[in-house]
Amino acid sequence: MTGQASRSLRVALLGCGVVGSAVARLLTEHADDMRARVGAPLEIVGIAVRRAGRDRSATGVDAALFTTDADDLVTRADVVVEVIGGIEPARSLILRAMEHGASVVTANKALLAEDGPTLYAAAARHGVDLYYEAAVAGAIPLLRPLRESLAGDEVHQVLGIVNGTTNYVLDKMDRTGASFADALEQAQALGYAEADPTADVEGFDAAAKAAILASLAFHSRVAGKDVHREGITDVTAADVAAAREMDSVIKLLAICERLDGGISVRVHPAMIPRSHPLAGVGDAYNAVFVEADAAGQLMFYGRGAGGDPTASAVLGDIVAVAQHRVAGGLGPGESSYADLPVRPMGDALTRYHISLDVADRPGVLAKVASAFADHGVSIETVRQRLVPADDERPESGANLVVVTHTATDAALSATVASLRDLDVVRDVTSVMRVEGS
Ligand SMILES: NC(=O)c1ccc[n+]([C@@H]2O[C@H](COP(=O)([O-])OP(=O)(O)OC[C@H]3O[C@@H](n4cnc5c(N)ncnc54)[C@H](O)[C@@H]3O)[C@@H](O)[C@H]2O)c1
Ligand SMILES: N[C@@H](CCO)C(=O)O
Ligand code: NA
Repeated sequence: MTGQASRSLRVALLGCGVVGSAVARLLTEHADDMRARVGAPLEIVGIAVRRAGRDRSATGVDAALFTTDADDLVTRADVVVEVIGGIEPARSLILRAMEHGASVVTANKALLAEDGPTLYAAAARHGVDLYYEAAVAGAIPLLRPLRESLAGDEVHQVLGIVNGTTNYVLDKMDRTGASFADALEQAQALGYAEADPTADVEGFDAAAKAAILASLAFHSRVAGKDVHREGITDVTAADVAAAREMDSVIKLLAICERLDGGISVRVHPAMIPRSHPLAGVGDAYNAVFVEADAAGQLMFYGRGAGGDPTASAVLGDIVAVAQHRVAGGLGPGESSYADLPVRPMGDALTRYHISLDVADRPGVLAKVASAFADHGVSIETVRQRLVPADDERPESGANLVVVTHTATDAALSATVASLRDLDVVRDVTSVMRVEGS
């Protein structure tokens, strides 16, 4: 492919939704700069859509370029940009594009987390590039730093907020007292949420991103199904109130870290102190910490969702793979040589914040404390507040808030199960992991 600077590079776009329409518009608006940066003009040869005949004039693209025949389109391009989403037909179209010699740029974390190795293998077989910066943390340059800039270092931990929708929802709930449903509706209207918001609120989107991050950071194969996943649908008003009392906020975190010769990869809500840099990440912003052996701590922050921010990352990838076409050569392929095993969630090291309604009787604290001791869990702080009797509860009681030291998740969750069984515990009102302190 070397020496083709004079001929234009054919770009095919699959999908013209939130991201696709922004890519089409920006490619058109910045055509001259793109040509200068790539060393050849980029020519949009077609945009595959599901339904023909819609008004897509805002993209500035010639209406004749829209087609419903994606199978044909992928055979006549040098660069195929997949922004349909989902597993099929995205996977088949990407594989067909590669078979026909096209490099692929995709924003599809669901597909990469489910079947990334198949895509990498096809890219290697056909001598084409596979780039996907937009798949994790939208506009934020994060995958290229992991894949290239940190390729000589040893990453210990990747920790961050990688789902804009849930961050928007949790932030709105914390700051304005909005209900979960209202905040989610606003996130959808702004184009942050996936078509089916289950993927966002149940943590599937963040888990897919965690799988991609862990694979790159630890040179191993981690699939979405390997990631321990808890979403935000069980985060209650009591949890939010408990976090407030601790001067903390609740965030949905993706955590990838080395653990006992393997790795821990997990997504779950956690309390973090308001003083922690991640606590100040509001709206649909994403932020990711990376800790590496020689580099130390790095932090990446920016827009993780939305049409234009995501399109920015897609365009950067288009320029990269197009430059390779012009100059010859390829970007990095899959690196999974370390083959580190993913440890079960029970082995993960974390801390719990537990809020309990207990009876106000002698010996209650001792029984509660022994439930922790029985599982080898050390208590960091205990706070007790009396709850006077009222119409609903004729007996007075106490609210106990216990924050533990670090222990395995298995020991901590077994402790919570034991607490629920204690006769002196009337209710376990909130259980939340504590990170970042
Ligand atoms: N929206 C974001 O903020 C964001 C951010 C990062 C990554 N992504 C990823 O980008 C991809 C696209 O997301 P989106 O938000 O633009 O979704 P979207 O639902 O707005 O757009 C997808 C488009 O693909 C079209 N489509 C579906 N099947 C098709 C087919 N067979 N042929 C042609 N077109 C077809 C749909 O009609 C729709 O217009 C997904 O993989 C998503 O995970 C989105
Ligand atoms: N739905 C995703 C889009 C970006 O991947 C989010 O809210 O972060
Ligand atoms: Na990114």
